[in-house]
Amino acid sequence: MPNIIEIDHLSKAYASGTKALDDVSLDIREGEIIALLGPNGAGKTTLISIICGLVVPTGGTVRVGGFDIRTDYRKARKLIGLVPQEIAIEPFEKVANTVAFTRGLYGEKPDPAYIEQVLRSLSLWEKRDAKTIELSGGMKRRVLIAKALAHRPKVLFLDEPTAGVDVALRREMWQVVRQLRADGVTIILTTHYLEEAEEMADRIGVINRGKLLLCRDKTDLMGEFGRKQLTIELDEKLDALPEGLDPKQVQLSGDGLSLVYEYDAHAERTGIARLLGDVAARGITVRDVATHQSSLEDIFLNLVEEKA
Ligand SMILES: Nc1ncnc2c1ncn2[C@@H]1O[C@H](COP(=O)(O)OP(=O)(O)OP(=O)(O)O)[C@@H](O)[C@H]1O
Repeated sequence: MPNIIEIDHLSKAYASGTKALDDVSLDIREGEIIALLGPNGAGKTTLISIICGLVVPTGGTVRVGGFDIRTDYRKARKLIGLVPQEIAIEPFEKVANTVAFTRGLYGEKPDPAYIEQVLRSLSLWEKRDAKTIELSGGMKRRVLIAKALAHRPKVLFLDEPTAGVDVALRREMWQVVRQLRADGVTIILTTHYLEEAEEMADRIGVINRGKLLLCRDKTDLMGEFGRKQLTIELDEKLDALPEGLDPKQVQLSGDGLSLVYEYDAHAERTGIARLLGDVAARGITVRDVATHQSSLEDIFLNLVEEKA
């Protein structure tokens, strides 16, 4: 897939002296969903704001659809839709009107058929004549997406789309985002919910202190950094790790009732068969075994701590 966004050596130092972005380079491919993860103040919103032309960078360049966001601002901006974190919509305006109005702001001719398509795809068509104040929180968020899509952008930025919403609504938003991707929109979302990145993204970028620590295919990332753990539950309590088992590899749990072994799930030999053989050879009876794969949360915390 060709690149829709090219970020090259981007930096931003605010007047206060805060270095919010430090030499960030990233190419975003057409049609992918990228999740940007990072702790508070990492620089995610600054990055999005620069791409959308709301903040001026102090160094580097960004091209959207080949257009430089500074020298070709209008053309670049037309390709972008931004769904802000805060719900800010005209309370007494009708749903269809507020979406059509936003389209006009981009200098686009009215296109009722397209607005209908957007509203239908977001399940808002039935509510087209309702005032936005009468809508539920989930519907209001969908109106924000409809507004961001009104001028038919190729890229959609979602800044923490599910911050503070309940589980059911979060799932509904995920469904909407998947549908948008299926319709060919490239999506960049920021989130604090690792579960959301794990669920949604094709690629995951981790930002910390203005630096892009990595941006990797989600499956590769989980595979490479994700360690697996094998827990062997014992029938009888042990006082110490049995002789002959390597304490660097195997640990006895605090209650003495299980052995915990960490291994690389992708290694040619995981060492599990040998370990189980060693345990049996010592006359230890096994009650149960369980494996656990480290989640994105473990991976993320390890990364951020390591680089800090
Ligand atoms: N307008 C501004 N003026 C000065 N400093 C700013 C400004 N906006 C952001 N910063 C600082 O830049 C750094 C990055 O902030 P940014 O909002 O980009 O982070 P973030 O990753 O989006 O954080 P969060 O997850 O909390 O939204 C922070 O130290 C922040 O205080």
